[in-house]
Amino acid sequence: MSKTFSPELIMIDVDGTLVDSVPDLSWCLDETLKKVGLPPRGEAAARKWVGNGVIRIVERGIANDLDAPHDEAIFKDAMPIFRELYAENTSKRSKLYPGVREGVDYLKSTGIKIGCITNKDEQFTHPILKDLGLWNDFEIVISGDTLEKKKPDPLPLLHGAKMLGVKPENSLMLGDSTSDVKAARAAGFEIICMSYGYNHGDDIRDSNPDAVIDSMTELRDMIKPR
Ligand SMILES: O=C(O)COP(=O)(O)O
Ligand SMILES: [Mg+2]
Repeated sequence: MSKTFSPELIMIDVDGTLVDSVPDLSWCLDETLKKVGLPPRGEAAARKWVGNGVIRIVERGIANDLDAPHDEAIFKDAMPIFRELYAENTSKRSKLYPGVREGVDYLKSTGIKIGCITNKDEQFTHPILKDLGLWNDFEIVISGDTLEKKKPDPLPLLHGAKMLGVKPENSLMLGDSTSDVKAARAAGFEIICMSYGYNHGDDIRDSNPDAVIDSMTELRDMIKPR
């Protein structure tokens, strides 16, 4: 028997959890890099660079590395180009992962409150959720620039719980990356991760979430209303 959870609130991550957003992010990053005289890095590289917001993915693309320093002058030119391209391409190539619609519908049927939490900026989060048919499913949407801090800081999770009147210890996060695990632990939330997400190329099991699942359809057996 797998472990079961009975939270009153579930905060759900976007990139790598609900949405495979890399095809659009990677296309925009490569087009941006070409415009500033750098080579495209390809989708496999971009897949490792998602998860810390749009600024970091552009910086990483310029540096062609997850952590190495980037050229600041190139970044200043590149960032507005990326923003303009991504505004037009938030959901042209991005798709919900299999099982997401069923998983969200199941959670809604339990009466558990559900919110959305992402490090993606609001200007991109709102259209992606609308375009992929998830906009009306959440009681709250917290983006990377909604508050002064983003994941792995616990602030967005704590804010979500407070706004919805639920204690952090009765709350759970559904995510895909080590930032999600860190934010959840610091906030006092339980954390379940998707095995298929991004997590910078590392296995999310190494971050010791409370559970790892391959599809949101598994939530039916795992999440039980109180
Ligand atoms: O890196 C981003 O822009 C967003 O990533 P997240 O939805 O997984 O937080
Ligand atoms: Mg994610």
